[in-house]
Amino acid sequence: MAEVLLIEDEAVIRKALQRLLARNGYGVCEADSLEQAAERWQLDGFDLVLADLRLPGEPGTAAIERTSAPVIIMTSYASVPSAVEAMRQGAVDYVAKPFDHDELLLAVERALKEHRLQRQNAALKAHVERDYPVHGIVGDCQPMQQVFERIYKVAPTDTSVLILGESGTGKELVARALHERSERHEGPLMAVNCAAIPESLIEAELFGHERGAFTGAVGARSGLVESADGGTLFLDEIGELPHQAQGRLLRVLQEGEIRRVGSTSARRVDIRLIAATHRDLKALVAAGQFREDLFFRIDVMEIRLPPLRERRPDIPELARFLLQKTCQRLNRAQLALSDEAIEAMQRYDWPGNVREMENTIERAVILSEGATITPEMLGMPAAAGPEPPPAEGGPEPVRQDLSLEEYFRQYVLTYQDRMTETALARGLGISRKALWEKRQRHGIPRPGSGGGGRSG
Ligand SMILES: Nc1ncnc2c1ncn2[C@@H]1O[C@H](COP(=O)(O)OP(=O)(O)OP(=O)(O)O)[C@@H](O)[C@H]1O
Repeated sequence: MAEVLLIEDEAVIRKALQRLLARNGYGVCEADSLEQAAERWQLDGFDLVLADLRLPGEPGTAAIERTSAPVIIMTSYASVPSAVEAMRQGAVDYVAKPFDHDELLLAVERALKEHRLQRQNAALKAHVERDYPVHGIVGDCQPMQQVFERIYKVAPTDTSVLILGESGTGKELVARALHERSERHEGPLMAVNCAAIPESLIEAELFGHERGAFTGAVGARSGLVESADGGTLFLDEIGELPHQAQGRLLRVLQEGEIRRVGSTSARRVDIRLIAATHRDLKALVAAGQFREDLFFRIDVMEIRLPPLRERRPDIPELARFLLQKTCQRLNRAQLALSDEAIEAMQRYDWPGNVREMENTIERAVILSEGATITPEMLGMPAAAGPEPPPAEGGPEPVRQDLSLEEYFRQYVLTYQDRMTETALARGLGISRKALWEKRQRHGIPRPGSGGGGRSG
């Protein structure tokens, strides 16, 4: 039963309200002023406070600060503007006198329901944060604990951060976590992959350009660095930044100023830089390919992400997390990973790291027809499994980083001469019927239907 504190100085109205609420299953405590209520009870101990705006002594709105329960303010018609003011101060609702009983009960019900939901959400959020110390980053092993610790410490500062790690280890995820936990979290996060922009365009893309600054530049345009003003600039693969662009970036970091390509004047920008690379920047400096002064500017704080093969104990948890995420994204019922699948994943070296695992799981989810994902569906050998990859001397196992369609094609073409249709289908984690359909769709007929493969 929800407990309501009713604060109303007019005895007739208070009694009528008390009866109405009690009839509808609420427990009610009454007071004629805030002072009296505070003397008698802990204001925090109620599920809801229903207070008149005009009371002897403090107004009803003063209750808002003294309780974590939702507060509904009651007011007469004449003072609707002050009711609006009450909402601004944090009341969850207001009801105008004289009351319509149904309306009042509806307001009470709604306030209680919303408060319950808020509390549930807060509990859920706390649970998620407890499970994964930094939102959305799974990892319990010692090296990942160190990563989380660094994130906590460095995120709230304005220090430049250099994230190091092989491709697919989660560098962008860490950059996002740093931004979200910084004072700049309400500002933009601009993520730029320096390796993905052609060298001839990168300066203009990053720093903007003036009208006619180079062939093809029709109008003036601001760059990505300017768009990050007030927020965070994440430069992925910073080792790929051409020399001239390195100079411009240094100026932004040193002087807080940006000069567009083709412009003589500078504009002020306020950015925090997070950079990432899978390359050895010190070696690039030694080889004269990366400016030493820029290196020292960005290498203030390092966060090193270990490759997945060095955090094998985290693989089961990570695989389940990615499977759940993928099923949700693809609108599929939740699937499970068999014990053998988990073991196979723990044995594998994951050269493409977490991204490769994510792709492998996504492919298995799309191909799967049952509720459990087996090692074969992941394209991995079970410990003692008879299925591919085949015996020594046979063809190379099919690569894991292919698109779904290409993986199917390669798998079938690689193994169809040495495997029955049943074994092929099992290896792909699909039924024989689905294999036949896919063969039709992808234009890879069974060798038996025109060639000499085995049937099964
Ligand atoms: N510890 C982790 N927990 C959960 N998901 C992860 C984790 N690490 C990486 N991922 C996921 O793996 C994918 C690849 O991560 P991300 O893009 O951050 O890697 P990256 O190191 O920036 O890769 P690249 O260097 O190739 O750009 C993303 O979808 C990311 O959400």
